[in-house]
Amino acid sequence: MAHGTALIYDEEMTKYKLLWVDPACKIEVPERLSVSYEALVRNGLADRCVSIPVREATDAEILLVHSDEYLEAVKKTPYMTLEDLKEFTLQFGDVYFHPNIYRCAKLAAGSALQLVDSVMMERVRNGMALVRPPGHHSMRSAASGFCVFNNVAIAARYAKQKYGVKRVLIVDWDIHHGQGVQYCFEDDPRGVFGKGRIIFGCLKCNILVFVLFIFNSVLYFSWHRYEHQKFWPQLRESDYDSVGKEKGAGFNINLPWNQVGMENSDYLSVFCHVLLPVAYEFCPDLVLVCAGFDSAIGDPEGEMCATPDIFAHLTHLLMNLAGGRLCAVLEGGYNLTSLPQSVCQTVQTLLGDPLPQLANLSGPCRSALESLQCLRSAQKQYWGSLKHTASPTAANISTKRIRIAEGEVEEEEKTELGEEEKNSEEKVWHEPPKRPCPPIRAASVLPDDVACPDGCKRITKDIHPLVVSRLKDHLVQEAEDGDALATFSTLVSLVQKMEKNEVGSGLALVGDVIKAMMCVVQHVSPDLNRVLVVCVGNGKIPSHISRDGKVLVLQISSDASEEQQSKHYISVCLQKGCCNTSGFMQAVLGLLLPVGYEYNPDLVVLVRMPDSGVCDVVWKQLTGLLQSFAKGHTLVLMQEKENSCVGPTASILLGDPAPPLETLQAPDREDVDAVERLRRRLQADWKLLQTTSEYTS
Ligand SMILES: CC(O)(O)CCCCCNCCCN
Ligand SMILES: [Zn+2]
Repeated sequence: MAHGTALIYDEEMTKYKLLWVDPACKIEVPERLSVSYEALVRNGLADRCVSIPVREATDAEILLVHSDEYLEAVKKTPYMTLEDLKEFTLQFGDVYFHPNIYRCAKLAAGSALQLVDSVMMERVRNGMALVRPPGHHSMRSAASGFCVFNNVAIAARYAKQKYGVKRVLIVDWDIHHGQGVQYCFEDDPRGVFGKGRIIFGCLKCNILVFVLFIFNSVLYFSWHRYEHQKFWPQLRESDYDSVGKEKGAGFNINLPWNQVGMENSDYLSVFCHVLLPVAYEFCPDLVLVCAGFDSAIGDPEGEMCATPDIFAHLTHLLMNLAGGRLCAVLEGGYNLTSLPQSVCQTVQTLLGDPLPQLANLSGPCRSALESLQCLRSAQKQYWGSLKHTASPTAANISTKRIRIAEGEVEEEEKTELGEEEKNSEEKVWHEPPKRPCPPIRAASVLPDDVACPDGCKRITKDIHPLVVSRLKDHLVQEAEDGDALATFSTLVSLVQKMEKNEVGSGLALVGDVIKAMMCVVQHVSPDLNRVLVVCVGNGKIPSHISRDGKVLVLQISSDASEEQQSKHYISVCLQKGCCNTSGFMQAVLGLLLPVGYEYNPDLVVLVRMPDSGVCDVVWKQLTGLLQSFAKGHTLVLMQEKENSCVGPTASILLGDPAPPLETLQAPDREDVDAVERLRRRLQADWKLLQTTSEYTS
């Protein structure tokens, strides 16, 4: 298991800048890179990373994406006069050249390749490259949008060629559409078989099983400010209906933001309801991130309102893919305050530090819901997890681009205001909270004969008289069982240690998981406002514990709970319970994550019911994803006889990435329907469950 986070930076890449007046390019300044690196140093993050040297990309590597004539032309720029440079620049859009930009562009591309090497050779687990010039707009024979060589596209091709990586996921959270990446891969021959889609018609049960054999492919996901094609680069092919061509269909995913002001809730709902379900189904071997931070609040380009700590969560949600192999390469980001904060949030998560809690999330706004729904329905024929998406009715989808094209709506002037006209009100936001690592990362409460996993700290059982007396009131029959009492009071003191951040997370083998959970829930201190209880497997959970909203119970099992479902008592009934991986993951990504984010608990209790049937990799994925909440304070309760689960659970709580699931097949129809029904019913209470706009008031 690879450990460590690479950081690639060299000040040489600050040594070029705009040499003439050009309002479109003046925001792309060298300080973007230096303030980001200095913030990492100041916050003690740079020292914790493995420093990997930069190198220049070779011609051959650049030619993986760009044409020979383009490379030859760029090679001439170091020797050009100022006038020649201006002349040369004119053939491209919103980009500038400089005598040193060719060298820096080779270093930027080379940095991305160094990052791929470090991760693929397992010198590190993941990493970030702080580079200039950015890359995702540059095309085969053209520079564009401050970009000269397409750093991430070159890295994807390089990974496939040198390491035989079959499936690469590129996530582009920069606020501009990386059209250069889209062009590069949309007609990418998908390997020998292309995306072989083999359909087994099983006549007798009359169910078509779409089995996607995915070969050698690059899946590109980008969200971007679009405003119905009014925002740069104003391309028709940046809209949600560009899904990739022929065999590449389904491998290009565009989420257009048709309004500014998008917030954390909008970003998370797109991750939960589109990107993550598709990414898990795709099952990449490597994740590359076009890490642009102009999607953060305060940025003059994006004009969005998502706060820097959102990138801690976006990064974490991707770290459970591809066995944690994640390479983040800087693209945009022009606010010299939110950019370094966002870079620090990203690197701190790559290092495995606890995540910040995201406060007062609500639902996605109407415009985001429209984009979300359009995208899901445009992609549903390619992805099993989206197969049962409701198709947008004309009524509730006002894709203004279409109406503008059909002349219904008069052309509005370009939305992009000049720098001076931009709404002058300065955005303000809180500095992201500190994310201190607790002295004990993971603690365990185990029977004496069960070994404590490496890295875990065993909490010896002790009996607190105060706790015991209170326990006795509730658990009469245990009163006589000294051992149970000792275990329960030890669990309560463990949770108290979590509240004080002395302990990160805990795991315990107990005689009765439900009783243990009840005891913990009833004895958490009053200043723990909300407890999320996730129960995996069948078994009766007393519903009265969730009455006052202080506890939210979400159970995934195979027995339909006759219990009245309520806002805080959610029971997901799956055909095959926890055995069917894709059904289970659909419930986790489409229900548990959104509800968990909105509920924003201070403690998570993960209960593995006896004979849950959940398989190891899914259990580890779930445990990893639950670290998103409560600053990572998760208490895992398992039945005494399940000793074999202790090691795997501990490895995740200690920060190891969950192993990748296999490429997921489409979930069973019944499971999708069950999750969809439940989502529809609960979205009135939990707005982050919404995926269609007809429900917004
Ligand atoms: C890497 C990147 O995506 O951030 C580059 C963005 C280029 C924007 C070009 N238009 C700028 C107009 C200035 N108001
Ligand atoms: Zn950008």
